[in-house]
Amino acid sequence: MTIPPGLPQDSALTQVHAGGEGDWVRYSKTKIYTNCFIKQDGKLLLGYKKRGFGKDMYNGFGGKVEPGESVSEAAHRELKEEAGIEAPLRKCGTLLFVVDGVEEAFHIEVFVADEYTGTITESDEMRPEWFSTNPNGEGDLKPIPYDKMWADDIYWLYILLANGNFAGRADFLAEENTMVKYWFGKEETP
Ligand SMILES: CNc1ncnc2c1ncn2[C@@H]1O[C@H](COP(=O)(O)OP(=O)(O)OP(=O)(O)O)[C@@H](O)[C@H]1O
Repeated sequence: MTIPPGLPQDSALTQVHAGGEGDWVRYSKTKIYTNCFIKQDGKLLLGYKKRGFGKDMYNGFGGKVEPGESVSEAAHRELKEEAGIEAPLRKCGTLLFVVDGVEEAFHIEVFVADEYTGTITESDEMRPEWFSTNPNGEGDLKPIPYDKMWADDIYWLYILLANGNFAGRADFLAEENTMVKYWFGKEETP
């Protein structure tokens, strides 16, 4: 399978996972979102989404890029709004999701930081929680709860944890956490 439509075609991406059947779904509009992860000493900070899209699942902190705002500004703003913290965010990935029945495709810029300042604070939207990056958990920390996350996350989060860059696309069924077709690639570092 080649790099799917909607992802940068000229990059140094090497396929790491691909699957599903049929053609990529056509879409006419995209909306840009951010998604931010804080990782530190074998731990990953996730948020339990209390309302809205992705409710009752764990995810990074993020949301829509507002008019007049850069993607990086939006990433910092959402991290502050949803987790109460500031961090030196680095862009590490681009994701495209087409969800059956949702008019605008999700274009998500993924950011990561290894440190943060401020006090991690629960918001109306997210309840922050640390997880262990060890698949068996560590001490009081549970392992990353992939069964309570978007189905795509397991295909790229390990690349983020290893300080790599990635891009991917997945077409989802309406109102279900099921990927019909997907492709994920890792950027080769020279
Ligand atoms: C389908 N597979 C997916 N896999 C991983 N992450 C996904 C995702 N699909 C959406 N996301 C993330 O979900 C958040 C939605 O943001 P969402 O709460 O709707 O935006 P925003 O905070 O602006 O909304 P309010 O207007 O405040 O309700 C945002 O971080 C976005 O990156």
